[in-house]
Amino acid sequence: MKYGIYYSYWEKEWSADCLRYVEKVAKLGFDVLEIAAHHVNGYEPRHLDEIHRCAKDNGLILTAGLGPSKDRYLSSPDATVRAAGRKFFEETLTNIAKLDVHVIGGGLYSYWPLDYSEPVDKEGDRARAVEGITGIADFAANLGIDLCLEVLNRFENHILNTAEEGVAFVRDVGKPNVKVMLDTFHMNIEEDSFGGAIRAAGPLLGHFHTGECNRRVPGKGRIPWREVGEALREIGYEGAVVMEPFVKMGGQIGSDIRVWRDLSNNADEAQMDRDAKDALIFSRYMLEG
Ligand SMILES: O=C(CO)[C@H](O)[C@H](O)[C@H](O)CO
Ligand SMILES: [Mn+2]
Repeated sequence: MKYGIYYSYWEKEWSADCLRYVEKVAKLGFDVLEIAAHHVNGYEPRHLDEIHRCAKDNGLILTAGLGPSKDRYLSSPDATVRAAGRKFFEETLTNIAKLDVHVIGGGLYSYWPLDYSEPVDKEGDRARAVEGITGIADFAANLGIDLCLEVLNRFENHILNTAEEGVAFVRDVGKPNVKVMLDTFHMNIEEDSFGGAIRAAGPLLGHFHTGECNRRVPGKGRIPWREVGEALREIGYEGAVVMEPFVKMGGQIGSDIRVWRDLSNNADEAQMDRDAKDALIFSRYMLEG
């Protein structure tokens, strides 16, 4: 397994420039840096080259995370929004391919976070989501990219809340580069068993996020990491384990993630770095067995 971190740990905005995290994260000992794909289309070609080169020089693998926005996503009941979603995905996939990204994960099948002030049509949204993901899968495959559909908790989305629902969805799509993605934070809310959920995903598991129940770094909470590690090893998972901690308030990230208190013990950047490094050592120790 490869170990990574989402740079949103240090940031308040998804649009933050990921370049400054490439060297930092490599130096902390990570194999993988996850970058937000939300704004990659706004990067100049020169900047994409620079990020790509810097990742290569630092021996770092890049993965991408995405929560599509409500005005352009693949399963909207509105055909104009679906078309804008398709265009956005084509551009985004093309740009992340330039960074040698082979995995994109998140609620790709919907928009995020969901607006529950509107009526929920789970059946209709799911059917359109299967169609939308199926429609973009070959485009991603031609760029060598896996689409990893993140199973989210009920407060963030309604289509995929459990590993079982993720597996059924991925089977309905039936494309080899469309996979299930799990996240221990969401699993803690929705799954009866951590190990059971990972085993249910089995060979379809394409990407994995980690975080404690309150999204602090792994090792500072009560997720059963041994059980998680045993199950990941049992299914022969060889993908990335990317920690996705959120500990600071503010900005679009703080608002989307609903961070309303400081969970970092007022850590400065140096302390945040040490916490990330400790969490990496802890994760390797607990998950590798
Ligand atoms: O777990 C998540 C949201 O709660 C997601 O992984 C990301 O934060 C989202 O897709 C944005 O990249
Ligand atoms: Mn996640």
